[in-house]
Amino acid sequence: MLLRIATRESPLALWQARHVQHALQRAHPGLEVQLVPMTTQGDRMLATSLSALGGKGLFVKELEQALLEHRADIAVHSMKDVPVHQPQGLCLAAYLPGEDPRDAFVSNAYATLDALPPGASVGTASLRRQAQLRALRPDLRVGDLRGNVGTRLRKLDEGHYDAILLACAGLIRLGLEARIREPLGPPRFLPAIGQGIIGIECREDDAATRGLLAPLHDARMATRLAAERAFNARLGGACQVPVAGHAVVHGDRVQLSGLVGAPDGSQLVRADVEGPADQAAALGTRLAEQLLDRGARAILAALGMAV
Ligand SMILES: NCc1[nH]cc(CCC(=O)O)c1CC(=O)O
Repeated sequence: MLLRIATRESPLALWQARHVQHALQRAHPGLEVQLVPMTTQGDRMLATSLSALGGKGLFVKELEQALLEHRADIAVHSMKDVPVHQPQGLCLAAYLPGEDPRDAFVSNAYATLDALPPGASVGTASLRRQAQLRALRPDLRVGDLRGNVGTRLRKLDEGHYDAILLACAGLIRLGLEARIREPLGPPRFLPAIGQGIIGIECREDDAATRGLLAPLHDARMATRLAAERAFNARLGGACQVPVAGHAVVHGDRVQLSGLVGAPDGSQLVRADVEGPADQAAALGTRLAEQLLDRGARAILAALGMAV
């Protein structure tokens, strides 16, 4: 039997697709697994700001189209890039065990965020990272840095910024863990929904493929994502707004922290909830409603979003 993996062509996406390829071959000796690399709209338009383009779905749409047209059997995604609702006929069938969910402070001259001198420049295109940075260090100059992990590190090394922020997970996967000067994590700095988790999407009615994926699935990550994605869905799943959220599963309980910010970082609303793991999605919805009542509704309304 042959299984075809739709993947983006960036080094990180290819690493993740090969990681799934090897995991499938370990679980099913004799299974043939091929990569089907493709360029997405998001990759073609790296020069334009993501929020102006209308969202993160741009990195997954082409892969999903390949699944629907039977040009591939599974698509491997960074869950951070996957919108909260799947297209009709597709489903997220497996999540791999998570890598470090934290963000990484990366700099050649400074060991920590606190060590940056007043007025230093930090590169990141993520509204979520920008808003939290501004809240912690209003004095910093934050620049819009986009591109693949390698491109961003090169811009740092060329001296365009004093520091940049990236996901620890991507750096670790690419063998660049040594570039992490300081991990920035909860409760001080909240990651993106799904950060560090690789998800596998397939056709909903493809029972054979779902069977092959079952041994790769990590139920704790499914609980984490249920909480985080329900939280994001209740906030409208928008990417023009800084939204962060992180769930931690302890046995049969989940702790979920989340925040919503004004795009300019002038305001951050945050809260935490805790509850049973089998009600993770309801917990995510409840956290979103708490934040809406404490100021997030006004932040979203100012952006023309009714929730
Ligand atoms: N936005 C691109 C992206 N999507 C997922 C990751 C990291 C890997 C992960 O979160 O699993 C990255 C790179 C980054 O933010 O530094």
